[in-house]
Amino acid sequence: MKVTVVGAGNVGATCADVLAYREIANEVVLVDIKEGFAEGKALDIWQKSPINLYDTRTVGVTNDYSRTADSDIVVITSGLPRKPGMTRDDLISTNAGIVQSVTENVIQHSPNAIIIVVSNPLDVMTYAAHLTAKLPRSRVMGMAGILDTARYRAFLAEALNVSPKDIQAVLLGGHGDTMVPLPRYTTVGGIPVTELIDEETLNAIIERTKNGGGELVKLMGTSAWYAPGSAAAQMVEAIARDQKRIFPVCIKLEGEYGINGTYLGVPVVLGKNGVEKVIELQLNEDETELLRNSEKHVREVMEVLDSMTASKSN
Ligand SMILES: NC(=O)C1=CN([C@@H]2O[C@H](COP(=O)(O)OP(=O)(O)OC[C@H]3O[C@@H](n4cnc5c(N)ncnc54)[C@H](O)[C@@H]3O)[C@@H](O)[C@H]2O)C=CC1
Ligand SMILES: O=C([O-])CC(=O)C(=O)O
Repeated sequence: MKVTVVGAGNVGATCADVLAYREIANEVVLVDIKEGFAEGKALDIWQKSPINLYDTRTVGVTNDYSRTADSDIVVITSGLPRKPGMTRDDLISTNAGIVQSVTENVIQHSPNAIIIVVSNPLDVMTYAAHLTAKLPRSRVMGMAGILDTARYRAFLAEALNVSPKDIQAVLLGGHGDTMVPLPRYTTVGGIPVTELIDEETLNAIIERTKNGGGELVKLMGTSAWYAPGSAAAQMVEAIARDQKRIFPVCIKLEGEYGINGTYLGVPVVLGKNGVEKVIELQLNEDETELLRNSEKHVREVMEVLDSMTASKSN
């Protein structure tokens, strides 16, 4: 199993580190545009192998995609993170070009790879990568739902004073303020969460989850990386080990949930073929309205990308 991680910054290096110390891949190639940066990060992770006891080889390169050839899975984290006061959508003008050129390079050397996009704005960057890669939708997906549900589960674990391991949850929609957490599908050790927590506290946790990325940007002046890098590595693991795990993943919807052509987070089965199944939940009226609202927002940003692409080709 060979995995390439493009972007050796905070998220990319964290993802590469998890892939190495958990021996999810035999080889991890880190790529960055900054001279020597990926080489340094890869060397540092390799030098940790005798301490953390793993065999995964980590290799870093500056923009040399020949070294990524025949990767099974590619994680794209290249691009700017936001700063306080910015929305994820503000990153579109810089990150779209980066994600498209990186995808072109990746596909040229690894035409059979499965691509996991992390760069923001996530849903629209997944669209950008999919347009460029021209692969079936099952092989181009975005990471956000695992991170968003992890935040939700961590906040719930704290409020209920229970282990985060025992909290199961699913979440739909775009990666942003319009995401749709689903209390009806949240359980704690098999018990519906609504039996354990009052409505006001649950609503406050949902609001905090929606602003989870922004909370960290405010605290650190840049966005999060430990949970995002680990979330991307968990998707790689599900595919690499053919685990058939169920995660919320961003994918192009083709009629599911009555939505056609929009890239949104939905629960899927992840295995060796990428997204092996999209799971359709029976939503109630309120949940359907929230999902429509999230779709509308992502659509608008997809249209911004379309007009950027059109003006470039004119
Ligand atoms: N989907 C999600 O849930 C999350 C997404 N993100 C996004 O992930 C991206 C990366 O975030 P960080 O790692 O914190 O940023 P960072 O600034 O630490 O790292 C980004 C790296 O990309 C590199 N890069 C830029 N252009 C490149 C190119 N053309 N080819 C190769 N490398 C290139 C930069 O040199 C830099 O090292 C951001 O867009 C951020 O918004 C971050 C957290 C969660
Ligand atoms: O908030 C950001 O810009 C990064 C991100 O997507 C997250 O941490 O959820």
